[in-house]
Amino acid sequence: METAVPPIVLDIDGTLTDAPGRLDPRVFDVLPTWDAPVVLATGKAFPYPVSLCHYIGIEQTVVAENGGVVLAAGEVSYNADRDAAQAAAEEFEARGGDIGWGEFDAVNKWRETEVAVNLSADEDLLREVAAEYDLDVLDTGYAYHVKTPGIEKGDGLRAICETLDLDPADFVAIGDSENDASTFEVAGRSYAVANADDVAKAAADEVLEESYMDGTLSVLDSLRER
Ligand SMILES: O=C(O)COP(=O)(O)O
Ligand SMILES: [Mg+2]
Repeated sequence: METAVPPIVLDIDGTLTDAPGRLDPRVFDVLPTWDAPVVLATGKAFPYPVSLCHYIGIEQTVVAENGGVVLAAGEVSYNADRDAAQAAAEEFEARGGDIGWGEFDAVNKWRETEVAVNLSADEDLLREVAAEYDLDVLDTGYAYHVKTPGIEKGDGLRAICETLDLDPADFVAIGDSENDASTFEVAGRSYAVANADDVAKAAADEVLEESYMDGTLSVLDSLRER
């Protein structure tokens, strides 16, 4: 007899996407039919994972902005505010830095608790300014995130588990970058896809042989076949 699948917590960029960040269409098959809670935990601004859940057709159970915003069972919590990150971003630009998203900045327009900066930006200058404002800079491989220290995706997963009366130790986590290390610590079992950065690989229980959605599906398929 097959055992029930576990709840899962999935990073988006680099884990459910290809290298440039395009969603892998196989998520439309595997996630709506997953017979346990699915949490999307991302660095993306809050509306992105909410819309992704909507269009995939799954419950909106989301950690966004690296833990800054959490949504479960219709309850939303904000665990940081954007003001300090915004001030640092403005200082970065005053010193000649470029946030790098062009005229219309959809990356930050609806971001409530941090500021994300294009990887083309001057990293040394960004880190220097962020440090002056006592902020962290996370490099996800898709953007630099200027954020409040101590607020992480893993905290969001814990909060969701309290809301939904789940045990984080039952969760299987999959991710690709340093912003997933906290999720890996909170979840019971964790996997880094082959394209993951060194921090994620070191934090994961297991590093997968396959990259991106191929890696993610290898875990989900084997969980289904148990
Ligand atoms: O927004 C990013 O920079 C990365 O997003 P992710 O956490 O879903 O990989
Ligand atoms: Mg990622």
